[in-house]
Amino acid sequence: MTEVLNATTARPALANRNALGKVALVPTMGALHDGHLALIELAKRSADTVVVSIFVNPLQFGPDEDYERYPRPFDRDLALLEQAGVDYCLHPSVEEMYPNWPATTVIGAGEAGRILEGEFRPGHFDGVLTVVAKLFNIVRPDIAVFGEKDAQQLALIQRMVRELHFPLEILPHPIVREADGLARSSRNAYLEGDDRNQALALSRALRAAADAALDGVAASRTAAVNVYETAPLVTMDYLAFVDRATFLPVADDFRGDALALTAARVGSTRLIDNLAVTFA
Ligand SMILES: Nc1ncnc2c1ncn2[C@@H]1O[C@H](COP(=O)(O)OP(=O)(O)OP(=O)(O)O)[C@@H](O)[C@H]1O
Ligand SMILES: CC(C)(CO)[C@@H](O)C(=O)[O-]
Ligand code: BAL
Repeated sequence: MTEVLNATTARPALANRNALGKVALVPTMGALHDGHLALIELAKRSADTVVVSIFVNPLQFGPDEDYERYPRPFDRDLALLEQAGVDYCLHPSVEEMYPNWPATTVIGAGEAGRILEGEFRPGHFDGVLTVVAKLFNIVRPDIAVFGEKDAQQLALIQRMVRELHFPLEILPHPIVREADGLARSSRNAYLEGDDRNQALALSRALRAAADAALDGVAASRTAAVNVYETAPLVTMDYLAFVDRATFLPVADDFRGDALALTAARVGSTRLIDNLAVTFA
């Protein structure tokens, strides 16, 4: 039985740490898919008690983004959590999380928070870090699981945990993909008709970049951009290579392990993806 909690009932329900043992939190925005379920399985293997939060966080959406349209199939999500054997679902309301709209926020400072997603979604990571810090304080988990699909988010959360001394461990989970390579995402539900097929441009562009990496950064970029040019319904927002340690873009003569990241719009749907790339 999955017990549904809000931000107020979570405190007493999660108070008895001896009874709960090791607690893992899996933060989500709901509309659960196999990617989320894989994170939940990792949480179950790593802890005694699993809490999954479902909260579509208004603070991380820009004014022209899909906050209103974002799918909220709560009954279906709860049934999936029950099936997965999740102990608690934290499902707070916006009023409870932001009674006065926040006066206190966590700022995703530093260049790594302003580039890529931070450039295309100004303020996005301030919203993410603020809500994640709140969720950590409400649940007080020993472990929190995040997906590598949102690689920049993961890197900034790891940094926040380190720099603000949150007493917990972040467990990353690799990207879960459809059979044809498309990274699973709640927003894939928006893709209709030809959009679904053309959305493969993201994973194929990253694959092409990785395959061309022996010839260096510029060759990889060209290979990826060439793939995008075969998909007329897709508009690339960025294709970048970052150093895995600093999350900052690599120079053209970079040698070693990097992460290729991309974001693109397929019609009105915005998707992201990433892949490890080694420049020899
Ligand atoms: N395909 C995936 N593989 C691994 N982790 C994933 C995948 N999709 C989502 N996650 C992770 O699940 C957590 C919750 O993400 P979220 O609820 O935003 O789902 P999403 O599918 O990424 O949705 P969206 O379409 O809004 O980006 C995040 O840590 C995210 O990285
Ligand atoms: C971490 C998160 C749940 C914060 O709202 C969200 O950004 C997400 O689903 O990746
Ligand atoms: N998966 C990251 C949440 C967002 O796109 O706002």
